Amino acid sequence: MHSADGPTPSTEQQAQRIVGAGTGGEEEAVERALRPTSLDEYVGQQTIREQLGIFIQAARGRTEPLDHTLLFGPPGLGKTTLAHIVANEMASKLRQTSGPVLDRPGDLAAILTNLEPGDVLFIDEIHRLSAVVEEVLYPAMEDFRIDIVIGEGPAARSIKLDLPPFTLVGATTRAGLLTSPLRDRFGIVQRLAYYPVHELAKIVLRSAAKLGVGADSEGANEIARRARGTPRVANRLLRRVRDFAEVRADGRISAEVAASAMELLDVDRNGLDEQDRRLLEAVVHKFGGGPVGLDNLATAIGEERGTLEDVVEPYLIQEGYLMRTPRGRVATAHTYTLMGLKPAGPLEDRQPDLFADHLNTHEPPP
Ligand SMILES: Nc1ncnc2c1ncn2[C@@H]1O[C@H](COP(=O)(O)OP(=O)(O)OP(=O)(O)O)[C@@H](O)[C@H]1O
Ligand SMILES: [Mg+2]
Repeated sequence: MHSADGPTPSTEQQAQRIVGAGTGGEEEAVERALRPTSLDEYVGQQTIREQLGIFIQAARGRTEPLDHTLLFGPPGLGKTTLAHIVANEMASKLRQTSGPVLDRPGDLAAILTNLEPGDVLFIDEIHRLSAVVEEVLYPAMEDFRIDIVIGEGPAARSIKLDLPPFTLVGATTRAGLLTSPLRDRFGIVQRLAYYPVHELAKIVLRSAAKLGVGADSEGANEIARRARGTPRVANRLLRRVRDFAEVRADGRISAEVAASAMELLDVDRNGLDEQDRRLLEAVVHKFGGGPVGLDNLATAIGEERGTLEDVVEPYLIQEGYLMRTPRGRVATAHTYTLMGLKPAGPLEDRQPDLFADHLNTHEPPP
């Protein structure tokens, strides 16, 4: 399960898109400043907030660490933010690392043996842990103990070390890529969903206040509608609209100012950008509406398949512009309407794409 199917899009790649959900380096500092630090401040994700709130309160009542928690969902929805909040609410220290950084079992062992009782260890991109590193994690999660092998060949010996009780918080955009032994060791599993517009508007207003820029609710709404259900995108659009408001208007973000700014940024009314439109146009015009396999589609528009699958498609699927079927990707009636075209014939009448990748639809059905 560790063989990644195609390269994962680099964060830079994602950040080049104004509505891309990834971050660029410099953006991270701004994000930290805008990050809510308590469950109360965290907007939306009602069920998650409620459940985590109860679990945290109960664990604190028993003076035990919180159960290991897995957070999954598309980029920019607030997984890292939640990990920090868990640590805050537990009054614990957060130690942060990520799957690709942990090269060797010893790297993880060093982090684990340095934990203090009650610490929260946050492993981002946990689906990218290598198999050998992952194995160190099993007994650590289950029994707060690690078995490590020291030395090589005949001189090698295995030692067992006890660890302080801690909470592992894992985050992943690809729950489907997690091995089941790993997934099963999480007592709490939370899936983050895209945010509805009214919640994004709340996030925009909150961020605007933090950035010290005036915005009215219609202005916030204009931004929220184009934010692809993603707080990170909402915050980024807000910062660009703020620039526009300062230079071209009186500095306040009204509906009008927001709409003109978006036009200039080439983000359309539905939050779709050039990359989204290219993908949909290819499905419709080059492949007769589909079904078309992901690899063919990637080649046709000159993108990595990993980028399409992780970054471009999820929102298009969520919004009903694209379907993943076992026979390939298919454009919906919604897409045809968007393009001002008449829908193609019924799906049953179309030829399957023989190169469609049946086994590559990782995401569990919503
Ligand atoms: N529920 C929320 N309320 C307010 N702001 C939020 C919320 N969720 C996310 N944000 C904002 O969105 C930004 C991105 O969130 P975060 O970094 O937690 O996403 P992520 O899920 O970890 O993304 P990635 O998968 O790329 O690591 C944060 O800076 C935060 O300010
Ligand atoms: Mg993150």
